[in-house]
Amino acid sequence: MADELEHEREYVHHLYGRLDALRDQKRDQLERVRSTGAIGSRQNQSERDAFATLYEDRLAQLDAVEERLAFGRLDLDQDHAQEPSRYIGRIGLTEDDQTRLLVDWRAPEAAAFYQATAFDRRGVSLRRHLTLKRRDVVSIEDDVLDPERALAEGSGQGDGALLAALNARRTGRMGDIVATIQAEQDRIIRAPLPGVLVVQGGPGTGKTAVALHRAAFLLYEQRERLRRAGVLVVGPSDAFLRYIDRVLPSLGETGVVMSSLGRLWPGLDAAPEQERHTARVKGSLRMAEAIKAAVAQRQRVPAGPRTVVVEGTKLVLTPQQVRRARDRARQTHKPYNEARETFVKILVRELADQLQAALEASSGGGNDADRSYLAEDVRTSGDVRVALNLCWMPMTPQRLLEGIFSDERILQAVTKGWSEKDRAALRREPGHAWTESDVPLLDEAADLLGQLDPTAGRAAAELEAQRKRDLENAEQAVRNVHAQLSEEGIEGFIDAESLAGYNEVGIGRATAAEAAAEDRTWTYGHVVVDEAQELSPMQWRLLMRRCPIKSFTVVGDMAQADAPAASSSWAQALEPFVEDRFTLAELTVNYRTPRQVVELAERVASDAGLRFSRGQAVRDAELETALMTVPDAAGLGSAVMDQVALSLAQVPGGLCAVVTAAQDVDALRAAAQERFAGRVGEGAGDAASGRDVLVLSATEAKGLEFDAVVVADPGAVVRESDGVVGNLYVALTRTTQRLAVVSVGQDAPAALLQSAQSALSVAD
Ligand SMILES: Nc1ncnc2c1ncn2[C@@H]1O[C@H](COP(=O)(O)OP(=O)(O)OP(=O)(O)O)[C@@H](O)[C@H]1O
Repeated sequence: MADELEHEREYVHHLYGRLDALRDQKRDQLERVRSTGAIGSRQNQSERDAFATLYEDRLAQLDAVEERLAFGRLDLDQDHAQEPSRYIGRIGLTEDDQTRLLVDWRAPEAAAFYQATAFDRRGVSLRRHLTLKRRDVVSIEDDVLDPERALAEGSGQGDGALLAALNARRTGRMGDIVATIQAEQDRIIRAPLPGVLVVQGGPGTGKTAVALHRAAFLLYEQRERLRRAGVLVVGPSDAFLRYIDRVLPSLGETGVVMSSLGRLWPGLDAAPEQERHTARVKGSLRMAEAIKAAVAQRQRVPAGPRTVVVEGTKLVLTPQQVRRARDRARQTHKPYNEARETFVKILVRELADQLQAALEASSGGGNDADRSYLAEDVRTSGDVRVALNLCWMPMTPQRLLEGIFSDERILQAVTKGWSEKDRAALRREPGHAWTESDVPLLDEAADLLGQLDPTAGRAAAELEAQRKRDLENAEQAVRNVHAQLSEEGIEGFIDAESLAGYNEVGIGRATAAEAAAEDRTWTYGHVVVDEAQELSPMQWRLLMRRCPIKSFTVVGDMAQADAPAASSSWAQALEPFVEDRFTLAELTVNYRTPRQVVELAERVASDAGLRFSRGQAVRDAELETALMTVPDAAGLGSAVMDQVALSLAQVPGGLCAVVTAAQDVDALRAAAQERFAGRVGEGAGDAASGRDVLVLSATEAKGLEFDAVVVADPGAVVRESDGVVGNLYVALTRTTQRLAVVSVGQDAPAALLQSAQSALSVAD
């Protein structure tokens, strides 16, 4: 075995040597391209930019794969391949003469590394896991799949690499799992692209990990199409996105747009909705109807004729004229503000006709005033503008919603048939900050209203025309570049679209991703939604607009849903958009939580009547779960902090989170600060800077994990969720090592936990 280790060391050393050489090469090439300066035709500049972009991309990718460059080796049966061993790593590497050194984990040739089993060997006789520390191989672990070889070498299956990854201390940032993807996960990661794929699985089954690796896989496999349109990853909160934001870059993918639900309206950072009932009402599909009604309500036909004065001449606007113009404008089927242009054009023309007739009559006929001057006089008349605005007001999404929320007349008109309680949930003062549940409403309104300013429309059209010219230019440049690159033997991809964007912006890099993040109307090639069980119907509508071809990877766990407007099943959530045309995949193994904790959480869930997906834990707990009760809330803080101290001692170097009801977060954080001072951190924590004590609500803890968790006052967690135990189930399943629960008094959740634990210990 020592010889084998030495052999792998040398091989991996050689791989890093090749990586360094490629980096040097790209740096030199980039330097040379940059030093040519901005000279030559637009075409020449495009070519130069294309090379620079490509070299930069490649260099960034080569830099991103420094850690654990290679992690696996496959030995194949002789009849399956000419190559005796195939090394698997983060990227593909070849020698100058094209000899393959390392296979990208996403390539079809790497699939067997994740899929091969003793029953279905796929031509693999041995799978070897390489563990690296910096650039050195420190250990190897073999799965010998060929029975003859197993007999000869006396070795079988090993889960060492997986268990080592699962037992490692958490850092506050999610890492990639590329070296240890399991077969059921791999099948989902590599599933074909079209349509909606839903991945349902209990806590810790790797849904987030799988979703992100799938995004990386799709970007590799469908590079051309997806680089152009972009991939959007949506998560519940900024803290969650920060937790996962290193995964894709570590897989060499940086061009993905990541957004929390509160940021899906460009430029807005919306606060969470505090009132559960308001969130429920705003998330329901009835809001789409109310917004539609509010838009229609902004078009009015006056009751009688209205006189307007243009340049001293009286003109008359009749209800019939307005109705006719409105009907013709509506027939364009354009959004409200854009159809308004047609409405205005028709009436300006008609009023200009009247003006011309009046001028002709007053001057005794034969007035030669230029027709276009008259139209301009009408268009710029304050009187006319007011009269037309009263009939069809130009409107922004913000003003439309403000109208609904704070103008009682509008509110009543658009919520006919609603209960007073639901209507009251919408009322608020003008100027109130936008909340997360307003975001899909703004988006819905924007969709119906369209572009506000007609000149903005024209400017956009001009910009689009220029963009098209740049694109043609860039396409030619890319063709030239690719021809030269293939001679140089360089792998990589630059698309004309992002190159054209590069020209347009001039500074920095305008990738499709950057452009997409700032543009509400951008349509993505694929959308990944995490913690998707929380989405309201209105949020689903927004996301569907972002990807009209409906190419989605949706991951979540219905049992963990707590958002007031969440759907109760995937079928219910997706039916309005794709009916039953979605594929459901399930993950069944819990990689995070020790068996004893999984059993306790599942017992609590089932005793409380929650429907959940069973997860099979891969590890046993090494530490006992502590359940305790304090008589009243006054004793909660110190009991919880004692448990935190115990956890930090029992799981040295680990992160410990207190998970509680939102209402108790501030008080418990203050208690933590008193006891642990500078160690108290934010979000998922940051082990590197010693911020290893966190205090979070169950909602904030969703999707995160910690080495130890202290659930404080489970009763309050359940009460805050209107008696549903979904959030308690989330809180109980955040730990990788140790769980403690401190209840206040003998409430129902405390009793539930105690009876679950005693039932389990009896069964033991
Ligand atoms: N194949 C694997 N190899 C190593 N670690 C894994 C593997 N699969 C999952 N994990 C780890 O298990 C933990 C849980 O994964 P993840 O957060 O993706 O689960 P989840 O299903 O999204 O959980 P939840 O529903 O609770 O949010 C993570 O630390 C992840 O890295």
